[in-house]
Amino acid sequence: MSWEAEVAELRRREEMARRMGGPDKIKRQHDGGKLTVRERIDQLLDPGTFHEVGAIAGRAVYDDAGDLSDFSPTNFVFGRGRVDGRPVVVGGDDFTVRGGAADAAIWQKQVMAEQMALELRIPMIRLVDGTGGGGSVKSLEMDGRTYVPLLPGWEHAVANLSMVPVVALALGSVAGLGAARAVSSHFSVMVEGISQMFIAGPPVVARTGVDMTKEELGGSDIHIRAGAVDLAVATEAEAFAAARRFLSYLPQSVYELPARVAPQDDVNRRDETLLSVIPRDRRRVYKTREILDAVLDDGSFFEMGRMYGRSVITGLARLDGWPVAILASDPYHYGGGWTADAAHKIARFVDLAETFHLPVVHFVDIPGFLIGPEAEQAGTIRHGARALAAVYQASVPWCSVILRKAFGVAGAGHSNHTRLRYRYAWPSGDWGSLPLEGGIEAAYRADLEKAEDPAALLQQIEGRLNKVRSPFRTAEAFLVEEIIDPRDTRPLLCEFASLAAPLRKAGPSTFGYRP
Ligand SMILES: CC(=O)SCCNC(=O)CCNC(=O)[C@H](O)C(C)(C)COP(=O)(O)OP(=O)(O)OC[C@H]1O[C@@H](n2cnc3c(N)ncnc32)[C@H](O)[C@@H]1OP(=O)(O)O
Repeated sequence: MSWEAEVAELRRREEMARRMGGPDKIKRQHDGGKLTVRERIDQLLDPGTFHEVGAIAGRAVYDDAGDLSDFSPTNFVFGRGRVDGRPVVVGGDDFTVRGGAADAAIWQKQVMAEQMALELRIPMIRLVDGTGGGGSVKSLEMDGRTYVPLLPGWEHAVANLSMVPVVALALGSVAGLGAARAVSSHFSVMVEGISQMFIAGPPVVARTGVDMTKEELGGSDIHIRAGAVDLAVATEAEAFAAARRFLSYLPQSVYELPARVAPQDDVNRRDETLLSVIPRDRRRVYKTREILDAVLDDGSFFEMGRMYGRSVITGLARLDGWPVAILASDPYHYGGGWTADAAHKIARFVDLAETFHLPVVHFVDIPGFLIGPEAEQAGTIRHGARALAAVYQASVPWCSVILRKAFGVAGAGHSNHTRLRYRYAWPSGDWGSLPLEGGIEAAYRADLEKAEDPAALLQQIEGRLNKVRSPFRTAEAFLVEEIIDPRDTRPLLCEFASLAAPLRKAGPSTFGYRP
């Protein structure tokens, strides 16, 4: 006697599970421009690598003879697979089964997916598409009771943030717990016009007197500007590509180091445009991303969070093949000043670099924190202090390139000066506690008030001080270590990346990622 009958029953049940919510619900999914959870997993992973766990878990109906007559699979599909040959855990909501609602979920599957990533020390990829934990509404009728909310397995989801890379792709309507799962990640993506995210959806919000569509309430444009998610893309395929690309810069877990790829670009490439990219007129702006393209390995810059805290640019890149974290000022927004949003973005990004042992290269043009009533009302200094803490606690190798301004307390966040200052300044460098513009009025206030012609005196003081603000004066006193020809930036940064590589230490960081 063999076990052939049981194996056949297993295959029958697996087949029933693969039907998901049935043809109508699958059609609704496709008509809405969305893939099913199983199609998503197939497209995300290397072909043929998905090993599903708990495939036949669900709600079964038995006939009087005790035989299975109907089966509705649980609406969470998970297992192991490979991305670019490296193992990952992937877990996705099945919207075709009661909209991914909790009443059709077996929560232990989500818990185990997170636990599997944590214990196997491999990245976690969440494909979120569901109504969240709000399924208690239907369970009232189905089970005759509701529950006191708890977040099963949340401890694993949070622990993963300081242990393995976590990517969340919000691929449909994502509410409540689903939204929390989407943003409790290192990198999150939404699909424009197809995915929406909210704490509670339109029917719930309508009870507060606000009548909005899903897109108006929680479209991707809202969340990339609010900093809740990092990227919006046009298609699900682009979301999968973004997840794969993000993971390519990172180690499998904090116990490994980010891997070098075969260098594709000349280390000694000197870009002539760098000599004139910073305008001599300090009030004029320039395009930081062009500088990044000129000095980083060709095509290697992967920006994250572009639409949020826009005075700061954050992203991953490579230098001579080594993965690095890039922090850079963008003078197009608040002159590169640190707003509350920018400070929050910096803190989260530096924590990411610290957690996964990515050396940081900081391209600095910081006039200071944003000043004025708007900044005070936003609690800028509170968020700014958190950003400074992240910079000063980071133990990863750090190199700063001062492109232009470094002023005030925020300017002091250009690097951690308690460690070896690995720092270069371009000849356009300009620094101090307060910029002369406005600073003179504050420091020479009494003199200006007494003067017969305050405007003339102001001009005179300004002329006097402008003569001594040259970066060479600072270099004379060794208060800035090296002023460089901007065209030498790439060779010097590639040298930094290779000197930094052996200094990276695998293992959990004391000051790792904080959600
Ligand atoms: C603890 C927490 O997580 S609180 C979470 C709070 N959750 C919410 O606010 C979500 C409320 N629901 C919604 O806003 C909407 O249903 C959306 C935006 C999620 C989806 O809207 P639509 O795309 O128009 O889909 P629709 O409204 O038809 O719902 C899809 C399915 O989800 C189910 N569903 C939606 N919300 C819930 C809920 N709270 N409880 C149980 N099932 C739900 C629907 O019954 C439907 O099931 P079906 O496929 O079997 O017909």
